[in-house]
Amino acid sequence: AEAVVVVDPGSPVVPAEVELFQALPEGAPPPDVVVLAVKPQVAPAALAGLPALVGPETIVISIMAGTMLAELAAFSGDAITVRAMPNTPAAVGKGVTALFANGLSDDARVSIEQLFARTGSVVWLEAENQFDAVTAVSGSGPAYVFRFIEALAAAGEAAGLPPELSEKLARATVVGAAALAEADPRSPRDLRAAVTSPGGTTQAGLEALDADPGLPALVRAAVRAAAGRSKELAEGR
Ligand SMILES: NC(=O)C1=CN([C@@H]2O[C@H](COP(=O)(O)OP(=O)(O)OC[C@H]3O[C@@H](n4cnc5c(N)ncnc54)[C@H](O)[C@@H]3O)[C@@H](O)[C@H]2O)C=CC1
Ligand SMILES: O=C(O)[C@@H]1CCC=N1
Repeated sequence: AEAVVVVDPGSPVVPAEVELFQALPEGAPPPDVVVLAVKPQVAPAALAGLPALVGPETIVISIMAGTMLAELAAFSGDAITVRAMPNTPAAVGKGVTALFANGLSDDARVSIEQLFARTGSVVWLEAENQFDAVTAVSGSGPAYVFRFIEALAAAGEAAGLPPELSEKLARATVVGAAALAEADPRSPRDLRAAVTSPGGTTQAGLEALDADPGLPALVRAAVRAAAGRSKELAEGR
């Protein structure tokens, strides 16, 4: 891009080459791409000036959880409108972004894909209603993994390790397991089996992890709750 500007009345930290505006600039030429990243609840007030700013070639990409394309039309004037659900590992090029739009030209599709490919991998959804589940899995998912690191560190402490050592081990274990899951083509199930010696320590640990209600049931409940909240946001609650 020739220039990247951020519009935020708060005081976000932005790179030196990025210009920061307190409010949408008036009378500026139409931007190529606009990314909407405010909370859905403040969107109506924050984006009131957007239709006047964009042109028919502008691509407006919303990352707002639960805001439907039909609602975005009110904010995006003549622009091409796209919904995206990225996640925070994008900050280190390891994100995954789900995208959806109606009737995009091939050119627009390619430039949107290239934009998000800079932050990690990209998937196109088949239907907009997949966003609730996608948001619950990959949008919120990094927080579940960080929660797991916290829990593993706390459990190590409870088992007698000094806090710093336990956190170091827990963090490095999740980082290492994630890197292995990325590099090794085996399924997560097979990777798990490779750690689990019959009758050994891992098997004992996994049996406790899966005991009632068990990790799969807990994770299912978490995804159901997050997807439910995404639906509520879509209904303006
Ligand atoms: N945090 C995450 O992992 C993800 C968040 N999202 C979506 O991104 C959006 C923002 O979420 P967060 O970054 O977590 O929230 P946040 O609260 O960290 O960021 C919101 C930003 O909007 C700014 N803001 C408030 N009023 C504004 C206005 N009138 N004009 C311009 N900027 C304004 C705030 O100063 C703040 O910097 C939400 O819609 C969320 O659904 C989507 C994918 C992942
Ligand atoms: O918590 C949220 O609502 C946003 C959407 C996905 C991740 N964070």
